[in-house]
Amino acid sequence: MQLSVPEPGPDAAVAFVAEHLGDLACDTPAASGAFRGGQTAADAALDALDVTNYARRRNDVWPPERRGASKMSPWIRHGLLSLPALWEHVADAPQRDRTKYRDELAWQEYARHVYARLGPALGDDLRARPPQPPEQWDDPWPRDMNCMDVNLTELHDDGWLVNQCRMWLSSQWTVRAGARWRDGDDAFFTHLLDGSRAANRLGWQWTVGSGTGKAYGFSRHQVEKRAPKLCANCVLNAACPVQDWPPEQRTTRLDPPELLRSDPDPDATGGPTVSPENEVDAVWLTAESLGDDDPALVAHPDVPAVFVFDEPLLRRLRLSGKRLVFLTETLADLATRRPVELYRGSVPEELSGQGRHRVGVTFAPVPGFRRHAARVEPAAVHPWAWLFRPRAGRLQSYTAWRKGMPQRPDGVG
Ligand SMILES: Cc1cc2nc3c(=O)[nH]c(=O)nc-3n(C[C@H](O)[C@H](O)[C@H](O)COP(=O)(O)OP(=O)(O)OC[C@H]3O[C@@H](n4cnc5c(N)ncnc54)[C@H](O)[C@@H]3O)c2cc1C
Repeated sequence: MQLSVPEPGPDAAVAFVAEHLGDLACDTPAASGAFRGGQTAADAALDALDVTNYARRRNDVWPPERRGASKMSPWIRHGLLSLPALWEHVADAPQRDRTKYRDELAWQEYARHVYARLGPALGDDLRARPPQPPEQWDDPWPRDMNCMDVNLTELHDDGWLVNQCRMWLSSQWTVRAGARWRDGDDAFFTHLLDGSRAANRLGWQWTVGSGTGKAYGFSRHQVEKRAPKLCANCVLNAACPVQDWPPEQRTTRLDPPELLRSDPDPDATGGPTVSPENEVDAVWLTAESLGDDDPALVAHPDVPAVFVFDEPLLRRLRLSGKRLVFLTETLADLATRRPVELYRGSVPEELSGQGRHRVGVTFAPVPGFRRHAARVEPAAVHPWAWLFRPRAGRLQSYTAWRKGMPQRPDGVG
């Protein structure tokens, strides 16, 4: 079903989502209180990005003015800002901040490599079972704990959290409260504007210990250090349930999947390396790559860009309306610069239903792309903008992976 493209801006996007996609969302559609979708907003954020003091302040949580986090992640997630572009952007930053920031960009790349190679198996415990606390909590994220309440409010209103708070919430959920990490990962994924299976699952696996064998413990100590006001204003200040370290932090080791050790087909994992010259009737946009620099958009400037809101997928995921509004704002912004067509339905059916038999697309290193592409059979698949081209080597840890990559990224000119 074709949908008319809304005017740019959050109000029109909210109205669009309420009218056309509201039944697929888990809440009443609203715009994020903190982020605007679209290349225009992404470019403005990049222009203003100065990472001076990032290394010292990245983990600060409260008050928000003290935070050193760059808040680029929603645009990175949807390919509006590429990792190579950010790597270059911080070239003149103070050495310590530049190194730390580039290290975090490399973490994002590492997550993409792991997901590209493992696919849905990233949802299984990779190297250990998480700790089992002596008692399960009825509610893993009790709202009467101010450190939970404030962060859950930010997650639900803005669709974003400081990395430190993601670690608190995920550790609290599984290591302390004994809840299944996959359910917590879904609770994040529902709301995070940057929510990706790659970074979200890797983040959870890392925190709860299933990814490394060592769990991250959460206690009042971190809150006092990074956000002291939260404890001062908490009704449980004198009876804090996380006053001490979690009673059990031991994990149970597992044999890691063979694919973590090596990749029998790194070329398939990484996708094509050169752009084909084939003619196409349309560019099929995926949620992984919605930027003006999307290689397929650049290669085919004269054909419409087509985006399908994947109804079966969205019905299953039941995302927050904020995520759909962010996507809609992004597409409406793109439509101010070139023709865009929007559809709701099954991706292969909507694309073929328009008589678009020759589509161009940018490779995306996620299982959903492979699944759809097998049916769509694009006429031209363009290369993904890797920071480091995937290789066959070890992925067991970030450090092992980084050692197998060149010092200077492949994707930076
Ligand atoms: C439990 C958990 C879940 C997470 N879920 C996601 C997710 O769904 N999507 C996502 O992009 N990141 C996720 N992260 C990683 C990280 O928390 C976010 O990327 C970061 O908080 C985004 O804010 P920022 O742009 O201000 O980051 P900054 O600190 O300014 O870093 C700049 C960029 O580096 C990358 N980056 C930073 N830290 C990490 C990291 N630990 N892992 C991977 N990439 C990183 C991101 O692309 C980020 O935008 C998760 C971390 C944890 C512990």
